[in-house]
Amino acid sequence: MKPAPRAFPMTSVAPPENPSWRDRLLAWRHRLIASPHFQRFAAAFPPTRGIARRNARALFDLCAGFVYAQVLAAALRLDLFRILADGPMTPDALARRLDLPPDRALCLLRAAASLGLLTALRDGRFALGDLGAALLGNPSVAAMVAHHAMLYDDLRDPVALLRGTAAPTRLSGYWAYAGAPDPAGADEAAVAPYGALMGASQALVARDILDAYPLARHAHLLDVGGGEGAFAVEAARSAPELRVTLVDLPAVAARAGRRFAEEGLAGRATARGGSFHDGLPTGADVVSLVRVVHDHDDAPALALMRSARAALPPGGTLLVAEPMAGTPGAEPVGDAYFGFYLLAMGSGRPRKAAELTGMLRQAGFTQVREHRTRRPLLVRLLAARAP
Ligand SMILES: CC(C)=CCC/C(C)=C/CC/C(C)=C/C=C/C(C)=C/C=C/C=C(C)/C=C/C=C(C)/C=C/C=C(C)/C=C/CC(C)(C)O
Ligand SMILES: C[S@@+](CC[C@H](N)C(=O)[O-])C[C@H]1O[C@@H](n2cnc3c(N)ncnc32)[C@H](O)[C@@H]1O
Repeated sequence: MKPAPRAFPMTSVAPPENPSWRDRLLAWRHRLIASPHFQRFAAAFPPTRGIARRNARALFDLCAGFVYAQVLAAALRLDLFRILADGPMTPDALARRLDLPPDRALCLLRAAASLGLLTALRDGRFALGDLGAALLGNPSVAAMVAHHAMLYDDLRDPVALLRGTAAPTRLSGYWAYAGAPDPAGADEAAVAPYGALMGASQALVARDILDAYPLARHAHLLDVGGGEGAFAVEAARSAPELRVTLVDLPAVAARAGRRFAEEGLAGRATARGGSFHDGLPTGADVVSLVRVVHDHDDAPALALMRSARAALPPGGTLLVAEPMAGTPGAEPVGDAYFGFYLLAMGSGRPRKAAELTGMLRQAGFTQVREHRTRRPLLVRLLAARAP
């Protein structure tokens, strides 16, 4: 009988001719961990039992991540957390509110409780868990979870994506500027969905940036790729004397201009439409690139930093704020999530703070300094001074 094909073909690679003692030690460790015999032994042996269980759980969570994400997606679609915001409920009452058969409702409730989204009370009722309660305060996370349907479609064949042989992705169409030859030509219908998503998710980052780097010390902010103005509005509110100019693609800038007028900021906030690849207006003493640099490959990202340098007066400041690769304690956020997200989008990559610092120096900035943000997994901040 023909053997079944391996789901993950193993390629054998000849070992290096003179491995170092470190490589040999590592190879021995890996052979040991890979051995089912050792795995069984380690799971029973008291000194290694804890490590073995933690590793098994970590590997299981990697296998099951999509399932956990779909439990969250179902709970959000059914509005479960808002329903429970008023207090604990019995499974039967919840089944009626969610319009689910009682056994299916219980399946969801138990799954959500196992993930910390809900708490199963001793009397059989279900209440919000700490994570479910935190979601209530971050409604934009729900929008991101719904948006992930598109990302997961694109990740269906991750190897094709890595090899560049995948069909055009949904995310590259969603982000109308990604790899577009004429991004400035994008119309309102093309930019509105991502503009709204970015605007909503600014709630997760704007205050953290402004708390880490208060803008009251500056006179005029130029927010480059500022989207529909959510960060600019928050910046203007935080510093009542600050003037703000926002640059984005014409269709996006038009939406930002309307937002400034609605917020009563038309007197000190202006939106300018155009491509930032064609240079930046002068006059500001601080330029911000919020969640913009990681969208772009190295050459255009460096060119953008050079344009910011050219637009600033001596002593002016460039702020680069985005999630970064290699963030201690949040490595998978930058390297796995944003790494694959941007791959699916078809442009850019997450960079380490040190890489961005190197690029900023190359672009002519000095004194690059990181300002600590509250939640570095969501956004980190570099401030670079123009000499
Ligand atoms: C009260 C008592 C007694 C004890 C309390 C115990 C305690 C201290 C509990 C802590 C509770 C607490 C304050 C929790 C707070 C939780 C928070 C703030 C959670 C925030 C979660 C944020 C998430 C999950 C954010 C997700 C963001 C995503 C997925 C962003 C995606 C961004 C994308 C895709 C951006 C795309 C832009 C592009 C294209 C890359 O440029
Ligand atoms: C990921 S969004 C970030 C928006 C906003 N800074 C925020 O953090 O919510 C990237 C922004 O860059 C803008 N953008 C992309 N390419 C551009 C270009 N060539 N010229 C001007 N803006 C551009 C997009 O329209 C979008 O608003």
